[in-house]
Amino acid sequence: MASPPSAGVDSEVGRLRSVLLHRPGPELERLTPHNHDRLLFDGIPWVGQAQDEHDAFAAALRERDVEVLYLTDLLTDTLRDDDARAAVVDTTLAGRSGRDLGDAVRGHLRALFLDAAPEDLTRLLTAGVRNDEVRVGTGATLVTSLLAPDGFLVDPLPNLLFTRDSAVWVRDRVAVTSLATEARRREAHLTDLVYRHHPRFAGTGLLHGHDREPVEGGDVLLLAPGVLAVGVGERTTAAGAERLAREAFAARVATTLLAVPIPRERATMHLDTVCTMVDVDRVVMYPHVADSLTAYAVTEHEPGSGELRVAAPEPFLVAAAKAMQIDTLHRIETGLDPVTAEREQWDDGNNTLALAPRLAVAYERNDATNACLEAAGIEVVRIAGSEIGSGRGGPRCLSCPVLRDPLVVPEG
Ligand SMILES: NC(=[NH2+])NCCC[C@H](N)C(=O)O
Repeated sequence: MASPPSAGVDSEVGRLRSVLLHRPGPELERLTPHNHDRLLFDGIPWVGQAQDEHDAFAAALRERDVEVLYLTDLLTDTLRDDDARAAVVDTTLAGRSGRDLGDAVRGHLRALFLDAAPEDLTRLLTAGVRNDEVRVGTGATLVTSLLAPDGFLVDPLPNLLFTRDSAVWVRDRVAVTSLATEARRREAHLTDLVYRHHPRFAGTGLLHGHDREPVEGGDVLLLAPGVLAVGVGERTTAAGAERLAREAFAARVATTLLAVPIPRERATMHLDTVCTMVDVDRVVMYPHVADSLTAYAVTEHEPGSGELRVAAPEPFLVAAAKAMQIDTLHRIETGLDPVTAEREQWDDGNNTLALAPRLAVAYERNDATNACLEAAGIEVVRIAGSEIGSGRGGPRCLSCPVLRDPLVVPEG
């Protein structure tokens, strides 16, 4: 008998079986008043408390029989393989940030990385490398001499916490994304490495890739099997969504992609900051955008032709219901006054993680939104997020589902 699949996701709400998280670690200790904006955090989190909050989140998932995988564990396992190690050292030291290093520092870091034990290399890649932590030494290179002692040769990756964004499963494929901001680009090098080299994922077909047009996982919603909604705004570009459509169609993992323009603002950096699914036919949505959100349905002229057809825009809920082949995609009426709605949207009230239809994890702080969810019959698992939320992300952002039960049980 074939063993059950260990990975694959075809909806937002199928029973969650396995999820990839990143427990916040030393990379968060690198945030300072000078660099937090550039590194996309709104403040300086209290790291111990952030870890406790994250552990409580993981425990809530495990209590409901969800397997929790940690990115750094998978990465460390992966780095035991020499080819994987060589690959990540190359990608880390190449590109724009690599060019800033110059030959001497690059050579020094290459040796440091290649000699490090797997656990240490994981730490170097995630927490970054400060000028005063290397022994090239002031005076030995122009690059290290002109950089402040606490300047970074390799930036830390505090946003690894938001595992949602650097990869997204679409059925049995995983799309390694291409993160739009310089501060996050390297995160996808690490997910790419894990999915290519970790034995658990051997043979998995990859989509997209970190060198493609920008797509971030927070923008991608699997509305129903074969139907993707992709936010296009501050992060994911139209070209990114178009590329993903072509790839998903060619791989036969989707038949429709709804491109959904969203305001290019920090508060709405991803589609999942304004809308997430909590049931097979229900979403929770930020009221300020609910009536104005539109979608352009992208399909193929003929299946397999590779020729795209882009429909005229329609209201998002209308286009979504059509593509999902249901009568109505319902919006849970939060009925919040505009100020409460705006405050709770900012604190990721609409950013829920469904564990199954009508069962979702949400930040406890968003009292009004959670009360509306419960009034609508959604069971809410409340978690604390005062510190982990300072990077502006909620339960959905903090998690990358790796395995969910299929929404529609295949016949036969
Ligand atoms: N899926 C999400 N909404 N992720 C939130 C990511 C937050 C992160 N600080 C960023 O600016 O990129």
